[in-house]
Amino acid sequence: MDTLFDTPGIWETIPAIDAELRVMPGFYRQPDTAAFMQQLLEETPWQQETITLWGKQHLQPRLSAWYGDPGSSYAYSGVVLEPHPWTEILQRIKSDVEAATSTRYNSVLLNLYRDENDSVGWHSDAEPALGSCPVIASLTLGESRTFRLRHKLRKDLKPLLLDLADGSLLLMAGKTQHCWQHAVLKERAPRGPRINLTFRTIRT
Ligand SMILES: O=C(O)CCC(=O)C(=O)O
Ligand SMILES: [Fe+2]
Repeated sequence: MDTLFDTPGIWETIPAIDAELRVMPGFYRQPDTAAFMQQLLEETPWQQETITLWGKQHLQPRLSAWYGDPGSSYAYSGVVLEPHPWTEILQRIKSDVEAATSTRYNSVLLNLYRDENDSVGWHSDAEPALGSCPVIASLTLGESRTFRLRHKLRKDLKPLLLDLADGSLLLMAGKTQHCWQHAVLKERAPRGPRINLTFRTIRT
């Protein structure tokens, strides 16, 4: 029966207008996911960044860390993140994600949602340095949270809700960042920690 659980994950296409979305549940499984989670919790230099929105400073309601090739620095909302050099575990995850998505990445943003009060507000990853149709691969470890997507213009389209569970890999491509925003909002029910890794390609 063990072999059942060793089969590689299968891509599920999420049908959506103006977006290219695929999810692979079980891209990684226990006990790998728990080991990755623990190692990343311990070895990552987590920071709570300050962002400037409309001239006001805010502490982001989550911790983050930016890793990448030298030169892949990343600027958003008044923060410039210089990448930390790749670690062994992140290099390993990166090459697995590259193989599964047939895409190369030169950077990864790690987010740690410590509990149900941590969140990321509505945004799209549409910085010029990401290019016009970026491919972004997003790995979830730990507690599952609801990943929401809403179309920027088509108010007639329902928001999409994806339950990103431990070990799942989400791929966003095509016009997704152009036409949709996404968010992971605060929740009422208690939640344990979740780490999300978004692999990206910064044009340098
Ligand atoms: O935590 C997530 O699933 C999404 C994170 C995200 O949207 C981002 O880092 O840009
Ligand atoms: Fe994002």
